[in-house]
Amino acid sequence: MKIKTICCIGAGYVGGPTMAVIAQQCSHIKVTVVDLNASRIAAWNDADLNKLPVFEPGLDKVVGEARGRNLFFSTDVDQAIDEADMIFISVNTPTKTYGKGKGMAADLKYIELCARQIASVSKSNKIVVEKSTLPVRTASAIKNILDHTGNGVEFQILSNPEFLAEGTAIEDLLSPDRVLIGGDTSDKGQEAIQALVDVYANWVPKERILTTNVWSSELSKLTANAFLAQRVSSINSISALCEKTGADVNEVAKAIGLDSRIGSKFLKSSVGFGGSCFQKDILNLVYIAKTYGLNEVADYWEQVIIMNDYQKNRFSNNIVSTLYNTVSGKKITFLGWAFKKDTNDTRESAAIQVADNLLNEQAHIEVYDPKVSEERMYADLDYLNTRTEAENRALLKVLKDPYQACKESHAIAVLTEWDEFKTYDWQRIYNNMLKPAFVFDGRGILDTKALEKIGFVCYSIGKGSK
Ligand SMILES: NC(=O)C1=CN([C@@H]2O[C@H](COP(=O)(O)OP(=O)(O)OC[C@H]3O[C@@H](n4cnc5c(N)ncnc54)[C@H](O)[C@@H]3O)[C@@H](O)[C@H]2O)C=CC1
Ligand SMILES: O=C(O)[C@H]1O[C@H](OP(=O)(O)OP(=O)(O)OC[C@H]2O[C@@H](n3ccc(=O)[nH]c3=O)[C@H](O)[C@@H]2O)[C@H](O)[C@@H](O)[C@@H]1O
Repeated sequence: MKIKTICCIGAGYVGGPTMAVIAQQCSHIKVTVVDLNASRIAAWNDADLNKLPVFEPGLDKVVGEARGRNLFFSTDVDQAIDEADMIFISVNTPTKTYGKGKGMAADLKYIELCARQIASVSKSNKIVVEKSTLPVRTASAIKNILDHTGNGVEFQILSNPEFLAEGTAIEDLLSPDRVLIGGDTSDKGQEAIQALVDVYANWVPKERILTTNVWSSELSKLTANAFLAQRVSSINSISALCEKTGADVNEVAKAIGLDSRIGSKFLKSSVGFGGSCFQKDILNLVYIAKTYGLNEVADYWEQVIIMNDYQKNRFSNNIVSTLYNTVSGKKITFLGWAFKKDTNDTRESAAIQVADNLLNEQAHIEVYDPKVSEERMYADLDYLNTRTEAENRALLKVLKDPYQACKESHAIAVLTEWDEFKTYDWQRIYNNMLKPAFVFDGRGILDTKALEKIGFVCYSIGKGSK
């Protein structure tokens, strides 16, 4: 079967960039990305490519090339489903905030809504692709809903999890380490797998396209994120030990990373991992293990989250204790709010927890982030419900100029590893700060030796005192 028309439900951080790349690479396929959120779709259609709802290096170029040719963004979900041979479901699957599994399980209500809509609209056979990250065995629930329409339409369900990382989404999509496609072992299942393999084979070398059974594919996605997050928590646990012993976590990471069995990636110690997925996916894994009675497995993975919370709290506690055990009324500057550089995404960013902790200590915070909007930062804080919206706005200010944000500050905390922070005129910043001028580098990106020469008192994650 040759795919001519694709629909993707969900125009978010995954649906938008993923479909833009498929459309760019497969000019013979019509790709329509649909979403209930009309303002998001309007932004995807904005003539000004700087106003796309997702900031990703290179995304503007890809969208600019394909949009209007064979890439379309629309709110007409029914029409796009009706027209499509293949439908990707790329909606959000957040942690449940209510009922059974609250705070752990994935909330699959958006997935189920999509399945029901596909079931009610479809008049011809379709391949339905799970692009969202889902608990293992979700495909059987989707199949159940789709197969009970009684209108004779046949559906094949595939799992095709996405491994892109934000900030490098376009690079990752154009040159993925692997593409994973899971499907049914029946002949029709294998045909469906082949149809999706053929889409990717337009630009991905065949040996990087891996096909498995559907459960392996679903579980591989949760496992990949769990392993990646585990590496960050592992090195962060060692960073605490480094600070006590005089070892340097960067040196330790380099020394162990040169062992080819360990590898050098994902060993950068930080103020804690953030992002929309690591925490939610591990919690989901923990929940699944518990539901199968595998309590030791659940406890093992939960420790990755416990260590991450510890790392965020350790960072803010260290600021308070270093500033003579009180930050009440003191101005602390945050450089960065995004969960990593080169993205405007702030979901689960460590900055939010660190800010909340310091605001509890009555600090005054001024934030500068090159890509995150003021509304986003307040929304992140308000969501925690720790204090009133008015208090959040009184205690935390958002500035557009980093030098202004650092002016008359007691301390600077680096929360995101934006490259531009390394290029600032740190002498100028020092001159305008209160003394002693403290810098807490939560990302280990600044040249602390040079800063100390200027006169700063520096703390860098995982670097012990000499
Ligand atoms: N953000 C990331 O870097 C990655 C995310 N994932 C997974 O991909 C999935 C999507 O993630 P994001 O794109 O970040 O989420 P997102 O929240 O940015 O986008 C999801 C979109 O789906 C739309 N939506 C929800 N229900 C809908 C419905 N019934 N009909 C039409 N539109 C609907 C929402 O309005 C929203 O715009 C999640 O399962 C996530 O775990 C996987 C890999 C990377
Ligand atoms: O499922 C997802 O959503 C995605 O989650 C991560 O991608 P992402 O969260 O976008 O970004 P990462 O580069 O993985 O960073 C996650 C967090 O870990 C932190 N991190 C990462 C690496 C490291 O060495 N140290 C470290 O602290 C980052 O600063 C960031 O806060 C995975 O890398 C992707 O493969 C996956 O598709």
